[in-house]
Amino acid sequence: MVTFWGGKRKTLVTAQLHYLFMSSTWILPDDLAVPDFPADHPGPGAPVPQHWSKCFGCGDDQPTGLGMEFTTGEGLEVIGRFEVAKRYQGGPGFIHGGILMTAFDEAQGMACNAALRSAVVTAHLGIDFARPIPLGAVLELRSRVEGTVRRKVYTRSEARIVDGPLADPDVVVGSSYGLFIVVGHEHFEKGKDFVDGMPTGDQDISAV
Ligand SMILES: CCCCCCCC/C=C\CCCCCCCC(=O)SCCNC(=O)CCNC(=O)[C@H](O)C(C)(C)COP(=O)(O)OP(=O)(O)OC[C@H]1O[C@@H](n2cnc3c(N)ncnc32)[C@H](O)[C@@H]1OP(=O)(O)O
Repeated sequence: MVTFWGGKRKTLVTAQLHYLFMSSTWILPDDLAVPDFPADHPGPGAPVPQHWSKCFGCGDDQPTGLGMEFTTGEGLEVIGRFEVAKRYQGGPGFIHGGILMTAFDEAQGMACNAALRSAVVTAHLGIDFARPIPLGAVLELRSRVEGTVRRKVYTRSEARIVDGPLADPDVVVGSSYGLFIVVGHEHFEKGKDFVDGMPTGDQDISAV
C-alpha cells in the first residue's frame, strides 16, 4: 500500500501496488453451482470442434482469424492453442492486448459450451496481462467453468507459452475471468440477415 498527495487540490491518494502478483480480484457468488460432469464426455485429449466456421476465434473458414484449436483437458477443462501471427502485433514484436483478450473470450466460451452443452454469449471479461508475449509464440489457454447461477456461467482461464520464443510452460503469461450467459437459438435470429456464409460442419452453430 502506498499513500501520497497528488493533484492541484492536494487530494490524498491511496494506491495499492501489486508488485508480486499481477492479478485482479474476481469474487465468485456464494450460491455457485458446479455443473455435473457430462455423461458422454470423451475424456482428456479429444478434439473440441469449432462452433462456427466463420468465427474469428475458432473458424477454419476465417482467413484473418486466430484459428484456435481446442481439445478436452482433465475434468471440465478445455485447452486451446494458437500461434501469435505477425498480424496480431501491438507493440513492436509483441501481441496486441485485444488479441489476447479475444483468445480468452473464445477459450472460455468453448469451456462453457463443452461443460454445459449450451450456447453462451459473453457478458463480462476481465484480463491480467502478466508478461509480454512475442510474435511466433504458441499460446496454450486452459479454461474451465467455475460454476453457474441460473443462466450465468463463471469461468477462468490461464495462458502459457508452450512453443516458440520465450516458451516456458511453468510461467503464466496472462489470465482471465469471465461471465457468460446461456442463450437460446433465438438470440442468433437477430444476426441471420448479416451472416456472410453457410455452416460447413455438422457442429456449426450459426444464425442461418
Ligand atoms: C460471437 C458469437 C458467439 C456465437 C456463439 C454460438 C454458440 C456456440 C456456443 C458456444 C461457444 C461459444 C464460444 C464463443 C466465444 C465468443 C463469445 C462472444 O464473444 S459473444 C459476443 C459478445 N457478447 C454479446 O454480444 C452479448 C451481448 N449482450 C446480450 O445479448 C445480453 O445482454 C445478454 C444475453 C448477455 C443478457 O441479456 P438477457 O436479457 O438474456 O438476460 P439478463 O436478464 O439481462 O441477464 C441474465 C443475468 O445475467 C446478468 N448479467 C447480464 N449481463 C451482465 C453483465 N454485463 N455483468 C454482470 N451481470 C450481467 C443479469 O444481471 C442477470 O443476472 P440474474 O440472473 O438476474 O442474477
